[in-house]
Amino acid sequence: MGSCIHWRLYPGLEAWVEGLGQEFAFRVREVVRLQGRCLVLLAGGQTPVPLYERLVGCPDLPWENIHWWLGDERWVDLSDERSNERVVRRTLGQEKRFLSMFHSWHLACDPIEASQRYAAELVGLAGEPPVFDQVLLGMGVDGHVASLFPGDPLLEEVRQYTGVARRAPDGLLRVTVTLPVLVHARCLWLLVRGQGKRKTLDRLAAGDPLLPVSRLLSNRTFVQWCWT
Ligand SMILES: O=C1O[C@H](COP(=O)(O)O)[C@@H](O)[C@H](O)[C@H]1O
Repeated sequence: MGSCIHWRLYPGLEAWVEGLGQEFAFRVREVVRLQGRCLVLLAGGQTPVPLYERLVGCPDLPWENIHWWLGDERWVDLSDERSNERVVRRTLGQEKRFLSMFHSWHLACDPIEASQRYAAELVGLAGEPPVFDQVLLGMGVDGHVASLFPGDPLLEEVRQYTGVARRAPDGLLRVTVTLPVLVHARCLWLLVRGQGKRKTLDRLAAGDPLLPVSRLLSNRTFVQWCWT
């Protein structure tokens, strides 16, 4: 299956944050109006930080009805700067209603157990396979998405919804959702910023099968690509 990419090219960071923030908030409100709740999977990393800061200031987001999850987490203490959860707590967490609806990966001391518990929570709330209404996803220079890195056998996973990633270049263990979760999302936003990722985009356009993002795109029909 090939992907239909809706390219959204923004002239700068401000336009990127504003355009994306408005449309994401609008869609979340619509989902809540129609279904009573919205399930959102957040991206880690630095790219989405300005967007998260923008969303905190959004008065008409129906915070009580949004369940927030995180696509991946570095297996470090929450006090560690490298923790993705620490970043979302520092940004979106300024809104207290976010914290009461946020699902943390830190459910056990052991990453394998934490990953299994996260998957159970996912299935409990989002069904089997879990279906997210909105997925925000970043992309690394090496084309990784969530913590699915080039060459990791976890990329081949088709039955488990989460797993422990062992191929990150920083050597850290990660916990992450797998491709089946990303493939089934109702709406998936790829958030990419900076010329540093231009070459990755060229490799993607050339159909490089080694890029995890290529694997994702070849398995889903529609992606919103938000670039500046
Ligand atoms: O390792 C990670 O990297 C990607 C991209 O991060 P960014 O800082 O370049 O935006 C991110 O999407 C992922 O969640 C994170 O764990």
